[in-house]
Amino acid sequence: MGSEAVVRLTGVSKRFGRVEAVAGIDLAVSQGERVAILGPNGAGKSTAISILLGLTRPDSGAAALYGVPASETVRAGRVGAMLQGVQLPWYATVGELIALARSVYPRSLPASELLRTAGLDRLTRRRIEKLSGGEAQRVKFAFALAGDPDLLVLDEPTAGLDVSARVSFWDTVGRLAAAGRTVIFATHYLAEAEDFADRVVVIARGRVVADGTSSEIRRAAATERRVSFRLDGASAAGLDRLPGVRTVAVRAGRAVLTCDDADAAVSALVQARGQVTDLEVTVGGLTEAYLALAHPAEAADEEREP
Ligand SMILES: Nc1ncnc2c1ncn2[C@@H]1O[C@H](COP(=O)(O)OP(=O)(O)OP(=O)(O)O)[C@@H](O)[C@H]1O
Repeated sequence: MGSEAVVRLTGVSKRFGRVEAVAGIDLAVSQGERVAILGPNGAGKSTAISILLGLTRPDSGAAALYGVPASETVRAGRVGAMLQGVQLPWYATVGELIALARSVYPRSLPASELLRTAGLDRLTRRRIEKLSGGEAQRVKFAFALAGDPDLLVLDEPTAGLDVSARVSFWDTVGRLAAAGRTVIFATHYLAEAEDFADRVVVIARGRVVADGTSSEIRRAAATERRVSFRLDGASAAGLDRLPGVRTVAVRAGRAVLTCDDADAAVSALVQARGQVTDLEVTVGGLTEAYLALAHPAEAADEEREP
């Protein structure tokens, strides 16, 4: 496909009171890509998705889908979404809800195809209140598919599903993606991202801390460290050229270096500057995000940045 991005977030930020939920995210996704958004609880994934869909207005920045403001594309029925926290009306039957979902789109999938794809063909007369959690997820999935969308946006779509339901869910999404659809999904499961996505975007504290294939990110997370020290009025110029250093930022009078090789960076730093004050070496944002995904309880104990 051409280079025009299907999804483009440009410098989007969103604050809720004191919480900076999204702190300047840029993201461009091309047609047909399968993108996983990974990140620990509270990282800003759902807020970024809500902005991407035009449901939440960012404080700054913009969201475009297919080159126009997100809300226009959503209104035109080109986007199907599965969001967290959506309640289905308990008194309706599956069949009634599917009819409703189809009725809102100018071009909807035939009911039989929709029911089959979502695995609901034997449940059409069942009331929502009688469905299992996994079956209710399938109804939400059917809602996302009803308009035969070009872009599927799924926020933790397999939360609460057992292993076999997950496998069959991703099989179905895989078939839909193979037909050329773009799929963006948020997840806490590293394995899902690795198995299904061709690109993984890791978000931590409202920022994109890594963007690449899952193996690139796994490698980077294993070695990334943050080296910081007090500048005491000295310039940060040239620090980005030190060996092992990937990025340089200055915060509150400190230089903060993100390093692929902290040992090499620190040796070179001491050699170049002679003396370095109040030196700190900590795990970087990506490693921290990864730890939080792989070992949620341990990461929760880690100190959080203000
Ligand atoms: N409407 C809101 N009002 C106040 N705070 C909010 C609101 N929505 C999100 N937040 C806060 O913004 C931060 C990011 O939340 P968000 O739901 O985007 O994270 P997430 O990465 O999707 O988390 P999870 O994996 O737990 O679903 C959190 O601290 C959350 O409490």
